[in-house]
Amino acid sequence: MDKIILVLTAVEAEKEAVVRGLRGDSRFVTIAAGVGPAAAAVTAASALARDPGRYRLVVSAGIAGGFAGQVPVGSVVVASESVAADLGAETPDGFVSVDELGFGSSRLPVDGAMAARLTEKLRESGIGVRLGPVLTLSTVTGTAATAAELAERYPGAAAEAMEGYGIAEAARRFDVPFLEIRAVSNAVGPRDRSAWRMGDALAALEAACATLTEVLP
Ligand SMILES: O=C(O)c1cccc(C(=O)CC[C@H]2O[C@@H](n3cnc4c(=O)[nH]cnc43)[C@H](O)[C@@H]2O)c1
Repeated sequence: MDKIILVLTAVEAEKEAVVRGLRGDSRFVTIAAGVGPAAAAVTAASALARDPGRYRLVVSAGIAGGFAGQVPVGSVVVASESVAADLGAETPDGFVSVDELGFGSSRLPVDGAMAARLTEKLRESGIGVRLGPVLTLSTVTGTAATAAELAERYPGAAAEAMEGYGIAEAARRFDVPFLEIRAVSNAVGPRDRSAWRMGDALAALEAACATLTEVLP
C-alpha cells in the first residue's frame, strides 16, 4: 500500500481550506486536532500509532501571526524549523530555553528538501512566501513588548502559531518527516482580533495546499 500524508490543522475552518486546496487528492488525510501544542501532539501521535508505517510525511497547516518586517498578512510561511518558544524557564535575567536547561531541544527539524521545493514552487506561482523559523507558543502574543522580545530571542523568526512543535515532536518519535505551512492572518503584536484577515489567510492556505500536491515526489 502506498504511504500517505497526514495533515493536521487546529480548527475546522483551517481543515476546510486545506481540503479545498488538496482537491480530493487521495494521498492526503486531514484532521482538525484542536488548538495548542498538547491537542496537536496527542492527535498526531494517536494517528501515527494507530497505523504504523502508513505515513510518509506529517504536515502542520493553518493560520499564524507574522512577525513585522518578515512577512505580510495574507502571505505564506513554510517553516525552516519548528521552535518551542515558551518551553523553558523564566529567570530574573530573562528566559532560559529547555536546551540551556539541559532537558532536550526547543528546535525540531523539517524535511528541508520538501520545504525548499514548496517555497520555490509557491514563489514561481506568484504567491508571497517566506521560508523561516515558525515559533510555537501556548499563548497568542498580545503586546508589542512580547513581540519584540520574541523577535530578539529568535532572530529571523517568520511566524508564530500554537501547534507546530507538538506535531513535529510526534512525527520525530515515529520517525516520519515533518513540514509546517502557515498562512499569515495577523501581525504578531498588540492584540486586535478584529484586524485578523481570516479570509485572506484561509485563501492563502488553500493555495499553498494546492501547490503542495504538485511538489510531492
Ligand atoms: O482570538 C484569539 O485570541 C484566539 C486565541 C486562540 C486561538 C485562536 C484561533 O483563531 C485559532 C486558530 C489558530 O490560529 C493560529 N494563530 C493565528 N494567529 C496567531 C498568532 O498571532 N499567534 C499564535 N497563533 C496564531 C494558532 O495556531 C491557532 O491554533 C484565536
